[in-house]
Amino acid sequence: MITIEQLTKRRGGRLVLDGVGFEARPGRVTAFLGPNGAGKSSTLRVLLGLDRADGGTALVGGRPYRSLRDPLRTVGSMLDGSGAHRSRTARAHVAWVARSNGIPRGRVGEVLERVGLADAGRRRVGRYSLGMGQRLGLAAALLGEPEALVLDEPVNGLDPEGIRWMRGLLRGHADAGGTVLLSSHLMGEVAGIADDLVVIAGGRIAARGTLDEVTAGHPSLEDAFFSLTGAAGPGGAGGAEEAGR
Ligand SMILES: Nc1ncnc2c1ncn2[C@@H]1O[C@H](COP(=O)(O)OP(=O)(O)OP(=O)(O)O)[C@@H](O)[C@H]1O
Repeated sequence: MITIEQLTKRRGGRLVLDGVGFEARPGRVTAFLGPNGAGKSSTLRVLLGLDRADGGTALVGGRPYRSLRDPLRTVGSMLDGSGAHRSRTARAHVAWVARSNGIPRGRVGEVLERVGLADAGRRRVGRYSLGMGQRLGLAAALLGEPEALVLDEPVNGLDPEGIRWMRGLLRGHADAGGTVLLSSHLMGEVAGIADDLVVIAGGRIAARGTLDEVTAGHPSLEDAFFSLTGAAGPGGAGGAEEAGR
């Protein structure tokens, strides 16, 4: 369970998060959607203890990330791809993450297998495609068998087959009772997977609810996104005012 309440964050005197609040619940895939610069990464960085908020709370399993005793066993995350050094092999990278978090070495092979990198595990990460890097990031996120997964733009760089695979994996995690929170700036990417949507624009929550609730009254998911975020869609600029702020 992820609970975010009244989060505010300033950068360079500018409010980039303005009272952000939402929940991501167990058994559900929650998509955190918004155009570039809307505040998705800023929110996730605070949630994962990488940045401090100026106000509000962001909790995983009822606790701030920094007070978790065993973070990797509570929440697995992927921000900015795998974070692995180019000269390392995938297996060495995952083994290092496991070792530094007290996770048995046997898990390394299991997670590489799980993300389809069993054969490529001995290759250097510098030779990986973008999609392989995403899979590697996910392998590290899965290491501690966490309840929650928090993934920033996880389908970036994946081909259609990779996107399908990622959807299946995240669906499986939620169906097994886990919490999945993923960010995206592309509506189409999440259409087939999200149960719940949280839409952010200009640092404020523009809409949240089930997929049906958020898209009600809009001809399509894409129309809903453009209308709620005020982003310029194929038909021109939408209006953010109806977003129910
Ligand atoms: N290190 C930083 N210093 C100053 N401003 C920043 C910094 N990081 C982000 N911002 C600003 O904060 C705002 C929110 O950025 P954020 O990265 O959270 O958006 P996002 O929704 O994740 O977008 P994207 O899809 O492009 O990653 C933007 O206006 C961005 O320019």
